[in-house]
Amino acid sequence: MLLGGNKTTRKIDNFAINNLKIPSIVLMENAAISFVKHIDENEDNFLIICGKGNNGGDGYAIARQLFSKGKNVKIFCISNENMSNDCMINYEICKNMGIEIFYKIEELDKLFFECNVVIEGIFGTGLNSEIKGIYQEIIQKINTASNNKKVYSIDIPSGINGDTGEIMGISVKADITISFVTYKKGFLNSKIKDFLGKIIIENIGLNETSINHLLKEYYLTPDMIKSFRIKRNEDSHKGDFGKVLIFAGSSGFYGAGNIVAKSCVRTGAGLTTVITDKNNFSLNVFVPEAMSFPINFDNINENLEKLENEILNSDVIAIGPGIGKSEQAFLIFEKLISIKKNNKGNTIKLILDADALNLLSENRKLFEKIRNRSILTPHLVEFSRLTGFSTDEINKNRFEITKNFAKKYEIILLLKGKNTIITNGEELFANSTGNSHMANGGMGDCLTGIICSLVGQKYDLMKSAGIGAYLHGKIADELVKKQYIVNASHIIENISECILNIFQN
Ligand SMILES: NC(=O)C1=CN([C@@H]2O[C@H](COP(=O)(O)OP(=O)(O)OC[C@H]3O[C@@H](n4cnc5c(N)ncnc54)[C@H](OP(=O)(O)O)[C@@H]3O)[C@@H](O)[C@H]2O)[C@@H](O)CC1
Ligand SMILES: Nc1ncnc2c1ncn2[C@@H]1O[C@H](COP(=O)(O)OP(=O)(O)O)[C@@H](O)[C@H]1O
Ligand SMILES: [K+]
Repeated sequence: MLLGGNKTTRKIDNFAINNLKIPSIVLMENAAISFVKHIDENEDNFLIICGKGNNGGDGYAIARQLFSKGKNVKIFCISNENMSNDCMINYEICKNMGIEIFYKIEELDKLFFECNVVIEGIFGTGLNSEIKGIYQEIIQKINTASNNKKVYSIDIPSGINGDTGEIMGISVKADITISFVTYKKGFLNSKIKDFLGKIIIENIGLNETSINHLLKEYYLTPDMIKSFRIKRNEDSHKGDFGKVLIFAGSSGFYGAGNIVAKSCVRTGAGLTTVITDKNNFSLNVFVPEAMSFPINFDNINENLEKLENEILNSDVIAIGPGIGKSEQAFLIFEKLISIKKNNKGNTIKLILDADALNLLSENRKLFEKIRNRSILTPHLVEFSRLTGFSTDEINKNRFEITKNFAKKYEIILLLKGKNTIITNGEELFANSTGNSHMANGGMGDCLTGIICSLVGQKYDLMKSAGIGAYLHGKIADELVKKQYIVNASHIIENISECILNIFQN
């Protein structure tokens, strides 16, 4: 599903009008028809509150549609001065059709009392400043009425900034928001969840393929993930699904390595090898399918030559969870990223997480070695270390900062958290799955294991990160229906079933 904001809405609008030659009034009509599909047939008494822009125009068109179905419809017109063209056209039609239109704010309380459903089209993507005066008063009244009326917002709850989700002074609290064409970036702002209600994205007669060259940002949906699937050939063998090398875990943190390895194995990688301390015997017990490459941490140099063969033999290397920031960890990390091509002549892909990111932050010249082949998976604090931006600055400007960083270093960036963002600097995915019940240690390690496994199975880096984040969160979303806390071990045991559900349903 396309992800957009205020500017992108105008861009799509202009393209549809000027290139596809769809008259704007037709787009408005399509919007109204798709909106009305979601209204409960049993509802009878509607109050539609309209502003003077195209969001108000949608409101008048929706009023006509409901009126033509025989519904009892009243309109509150906030202003009929300086209306947009299409708003004016629909306003005039409503008047000509004899729909009752009210203008005085003193009449509003009675109108609320008489209706069962409020539909508001005050502001959409055109809101451009703080809401004051009569607009503020009307929104306050809608929110008071909403205690016992169903409130539908057209496109965006009036008062929410479509780009940032900021509340511009005051906002309507909707029960249902029916938005057009794109999932608005502002909806990802977790602070406004209660204002959005249920979100539905509707079509206005534009096929996604005819407009998707205009924007490269997506809100991940099950259909998208399914479309990424690479089918397994009947005659394929384990060599076709990737040789994955993992450097994760160290004394006191062996669990991290075990979780990465088990997630990788369960996601379907062909062969998984873990570089681990020669004294760590837990791997074989926890993940018998994985192999180990034992390291003598007391004398790193004795391992580095043999390690070179292991690197040359691998398709993808995941580095970071639980390795610490010791000199030994650094030497192995440096060695692992020093060879770009494997024995087959293919580029060795890298997934860098946790301590690998911290080591990178402190040794920035290493960025040269990871260009064009890496996914970095920081959480907010790790990303703050990598960029020098504060966590507040990142939160306020996630899209721009992640894209600029990915472009600058030519890597795929996956910024973890609510609505994880994945970007290569041009294309961007915002994840739609995941919840706070999965916020506990080991979760990120599990994600690293899933992603490196997908890269091994020849999914490209963006898609591996996208499928991985979606799958990881989706499993947690399913599990919280029957349990309160979701740990990495719970995710691991459900990976395979969830992949089947996503790819085959
Ligand atoms: N392709 C699509 O997706 C389609 C989009 N469509 C619909 O169009 C909507 C966008 O319409 P839009 O551009 O006319 O802007 P809209 O939200 O009505 O607001 C602008 C009006 O509000 C005013 N105003 C702004 N801020 C204000 C404030 N703080 N306080 C007071 N006034 C303020 C502003 O006045 P101005 O500042 O210009 O004087 C202007 O009059 C979109 O959300 C969707 O519903 C559909 O028709 C189908 C096709
Ligand atoms: N509130 C939340 N909503 C959605 N996903 C979340 C939430 N909290 C945590 N997660 C997910 O859980 C994982 C936590 O990763 P991370 O912080 O690296 O954990 P750890 O380092 O302990 O393994 C990330 O994939 C993140 O997106
Ligand atoms: K609105």
